[in-house]
Amino acid sequence: MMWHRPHPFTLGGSTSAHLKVENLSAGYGAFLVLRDLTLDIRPGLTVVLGPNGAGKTTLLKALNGLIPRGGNVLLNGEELPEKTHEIVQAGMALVPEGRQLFPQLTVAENLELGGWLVPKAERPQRMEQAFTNFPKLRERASQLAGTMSGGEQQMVAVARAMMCAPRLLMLDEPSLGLAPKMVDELLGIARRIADAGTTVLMVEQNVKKALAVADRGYVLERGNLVASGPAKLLARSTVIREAYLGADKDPATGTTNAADAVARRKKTATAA
Ligand SMILES: Nc1ncnc2c1ncn2[C@@H]1O[C@H](COP(=O)(O)OP(=O)(O)OP(=O)(O)O)[C@@H](O)[C@H]1O
Repeated sequence: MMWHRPHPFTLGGSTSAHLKVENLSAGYGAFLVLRDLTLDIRPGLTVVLGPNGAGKTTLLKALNGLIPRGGNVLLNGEELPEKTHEIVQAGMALVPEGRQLFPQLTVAENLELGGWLVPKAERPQRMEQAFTNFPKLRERASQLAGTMSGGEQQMVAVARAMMCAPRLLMLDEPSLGLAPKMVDELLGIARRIADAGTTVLMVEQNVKKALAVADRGYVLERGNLVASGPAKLLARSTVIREAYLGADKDPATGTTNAADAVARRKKTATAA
């Protein structure tokens, strides 16, 4: 396993989290996307896979208090609060889809905002830690975030979330729109954060690469769990191979278009 490998991340005393999600329901108004979803997110790196519209982002939004949820969510045995700032205080941070940085602010200012819940006296130390963990950002500390490349911006978004030293970090499609080399770098960062003791829950469309760095995975389709297990086994499973890997790879981007793959799989199943 990878945690024997040395890693450059230092996190300032945070402890890993175990998140138990039981019979979770969540959606938008009367439209329930997730019903009775049960997941066990243990220390390490867990990836949630599935086609567009499966409910992956909805899951992260519900766990981050951005939309109401039903069911039980326990963080290290304690019920997760409902409000976002209380969830952050309890030790869970989200890097949302699309990063949502402040483009007119510098890298350093974006990081400072990530530390809004950290006592003022501790912030310089957290900032120093962020720059140690992400040396590329130190060189860019005074650059406006909006002028950075997609991969660099994603790195700022991850570093910003790490400013509050979360016990559990949620990443929503960190590799979206990035060149293959940056995808590898970002997924490598997610792995190192997990190795350094922060539990990572990551939503990804880049199935093959995500399973290569993850410990465990869950596969959602239309809000339902269709497969789960150790990442290595999932990568070899028929469901994953047929729906997401192999011939379904987009030759232009090297990524797997899961939505098309599932649609094709369903067509084939109907035709048979
Ligand atoms: N704000 C919203 N209001 C109403 N419905 C929404 C809203 N956001 C998402 N949905 C719907 O909820 C369902 C699940 O969407 P969600 O974004 O969770 O999927 P996803 O698995 O993250 O897909 P993607 O990879 O496209 O982000 C979809 O049918 C979507 O249209």
